[in-house]
Amino acid sequence: MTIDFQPLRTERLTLRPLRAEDAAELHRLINDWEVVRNLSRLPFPYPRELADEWIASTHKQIAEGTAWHLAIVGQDGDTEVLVGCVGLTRVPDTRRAELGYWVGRRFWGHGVATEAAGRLSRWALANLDLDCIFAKALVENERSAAVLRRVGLVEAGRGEAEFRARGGVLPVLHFEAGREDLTAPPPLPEPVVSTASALPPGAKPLLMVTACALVDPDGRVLLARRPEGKPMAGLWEFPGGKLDPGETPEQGLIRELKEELDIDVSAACLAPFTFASHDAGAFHLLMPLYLCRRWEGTVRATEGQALAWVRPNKLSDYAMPPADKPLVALLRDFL
Ligand SMILES: Nc1nc2c([nH]c(=O)n2[C@H]2C[C@H](O)[C@@H](COP(=O)(O)OP(=O)(O)OP(=O)(O)O)O2)c(=O)[nH]1
Repeated sequence: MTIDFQPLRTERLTLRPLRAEDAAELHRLINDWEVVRNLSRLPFPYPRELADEWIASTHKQIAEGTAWHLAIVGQDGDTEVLVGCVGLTRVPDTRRAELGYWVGRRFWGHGVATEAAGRLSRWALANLDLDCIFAKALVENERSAAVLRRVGLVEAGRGEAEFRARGGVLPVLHFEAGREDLTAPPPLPEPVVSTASALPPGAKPLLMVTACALVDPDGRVLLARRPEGKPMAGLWEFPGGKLDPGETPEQGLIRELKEELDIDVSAACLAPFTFASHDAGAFHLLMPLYLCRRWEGTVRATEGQALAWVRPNKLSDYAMPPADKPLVALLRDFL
């Protein structure tokens, strides 16, 4: 089976689908009481054939979109070294997925689990339709709880879970994180109408963003997905962006539409529609939304962002920033 999954890279590691030829090394690393004793579903001793079966099952899960279990590999000169595994399993029919990981004992103490689990979680929130990552750690396993906290998950209560290798039920801590816990904090807005130095105490800077609902001849609206690394990664938004100093909203939008979608729009084709005025925490967002039905060129994602042409009555199926919610309702009624 060929798996359509681009490896995820971190500073030191690569997360890639497991391969049949990883089985022997994977078995050597995981058939270790110190590793298995902390993992809920695995038996001990861990039979060699289970490694083959499990690797094959992870390929099927990635293809079906039900779970993403990946090898964590490092580099020793030119040689790739299997270090452990990290995975996310989606809870069927929800926007939640459970995070799990293990690292071979000789690689402990180097921050591998934090680096791998953080990367997979942030990738997942940006690229899969998920809103929440959760995990559990044995109460006695402080090392794992520390990993989850460093990744950005927060404690969400206690419970119990079955640990197969231990032959029974043990107390666990539950952890979870939403998008705002795991994606980059909002950058301090640069182009502001009122500058920070001129602000009275307690006032927030105003961030001017310009955005557009492109409407195609079928009446569908274009949404773009915020990529990994940006605040609110994974949410769908109207194309657009922050104004550069000195730009009018129309000029900024024409520039953004060229940069992000490679289309040419004239100011005459930008019809003012409505605006968002939203308290975004560190700043206040003011975002005029234009409607545009005519442009030149073919829409393409120049920055690798996912795009979707969406029927107005389906817009609410897409998770969007809070500022956009009132705009979606108005757009649905208008189109
Ligand atoms: N483009 C756009 N931005 C939105 C929408 N809703 C919403 O809250 N925003 C917010 C998210 C960000 O705080 C801000 C846009 O800033 P950004 O950093 O994504 O814009 P940009 O394209 O200029 O990004 P960059 O060049 O600085 O990377 O506006 C929307 O529908 N479209």
